[in-house]
Amino acid sequence: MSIELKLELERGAFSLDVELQIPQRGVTGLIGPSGSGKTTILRALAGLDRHRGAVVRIGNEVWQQGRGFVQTHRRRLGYVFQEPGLFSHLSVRGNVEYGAKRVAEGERKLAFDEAVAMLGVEPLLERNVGELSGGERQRVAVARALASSPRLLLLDEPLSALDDDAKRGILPWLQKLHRECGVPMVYVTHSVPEIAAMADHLVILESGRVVESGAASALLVRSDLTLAHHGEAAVVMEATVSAHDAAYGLSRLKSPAGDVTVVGTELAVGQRVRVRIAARDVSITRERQEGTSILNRFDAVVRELAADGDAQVLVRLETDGGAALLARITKFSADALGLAIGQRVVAQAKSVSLLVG
Ligand SMILES: Nc1ncnc2c1ncn2[C@@H]1O[C@H](COP(=O)(O)OP(=O)(O)OP(=O)(O)O)[C@@H](O)[C@H]1O
Repeated sequence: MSIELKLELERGAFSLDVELQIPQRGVTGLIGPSGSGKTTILRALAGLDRHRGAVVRIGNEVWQQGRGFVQTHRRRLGYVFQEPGLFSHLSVRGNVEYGAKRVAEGERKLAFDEAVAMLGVEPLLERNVGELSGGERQRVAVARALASSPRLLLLDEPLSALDDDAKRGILPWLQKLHRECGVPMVYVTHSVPEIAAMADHLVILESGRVVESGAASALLVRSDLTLAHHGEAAVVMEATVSAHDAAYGLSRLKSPAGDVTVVGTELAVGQRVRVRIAARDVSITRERQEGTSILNRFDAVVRELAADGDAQVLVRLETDGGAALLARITKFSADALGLAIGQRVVAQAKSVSLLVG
């Protein structure tokens, strides 16, 4: 099942011409520079703007085609904007209840309590909206959207108005949502780390056109796209906690790249998580080195070498487990190692972060 959008429009110097087909599950990240048309696409999906000739379908439901147009309030959407837009005269409870009341009881898929628990807003329920931090407000906004049992959740740069600390605070909640709620989401952002943390599928936009659309894991490592050259470029993969080493406070995980060790033992054995390995944290050696403090090492083959600025090289590796890894190293080191396509090497990851905890 998929979500489809066909949209062509002109607005002065800006023109948009897109034909999208995205999965009706998981998170689709919509990324592109300012003015590339991301919000325009979300608004068309939501039915907030009615563009002539547009087609919007979700699964086997038609939201817009020809003269047919389903009004926004009948599309059963959750929409979360940059600014949370909560009702300031209502408490947190009142705001989330408002979301729940938007849907008839028979159609309610997510109970009020579930929406509240999923975003961890129980302790805030009796507070006034004015007494919340920016991050808390945004969590309440997502809980309110979720309480309306949406068929689709649209998130338009939900973290962009927050400072870095608040962003770090809310991302784990959004990831939990991603894992547990089962509502498809379209997530607009400029941020590569947010995309890496959240998206299963990715649509890259530029000047009103789709540059690429596909699995996030594949697009994040494509050296011909700008994402891989971003300072925060990273690969993200699913992993399962396989064992704890209580004596050293470590957990071992099975990932497509091979076994991974992370600090902390809070995660239950068997739990599925996502791990992120940043390109700048991966170094390359020709052989397995003894006497290193680095715990995570993967046997791999060099698949691609691409210039990354004047002094650096982006190396795409394929581990023996079949997973892609990115390493950003200096040109100097690449030459010193004599790196070539097809060469067997060892990738050492200085740090592996857990995205879902
Ligand atoms: N109501 C409007 N009237 C005229 N032009 C508009 C209107 N809304 C947006 N635009 C123009 O349409 C283009 C796409 O805007 P859109 O908001 O979709 O971009 P965006 O990718 O979401 O940008 P940002 O990341 O800055 O939010 C821009 O050139 C913008 O100036």
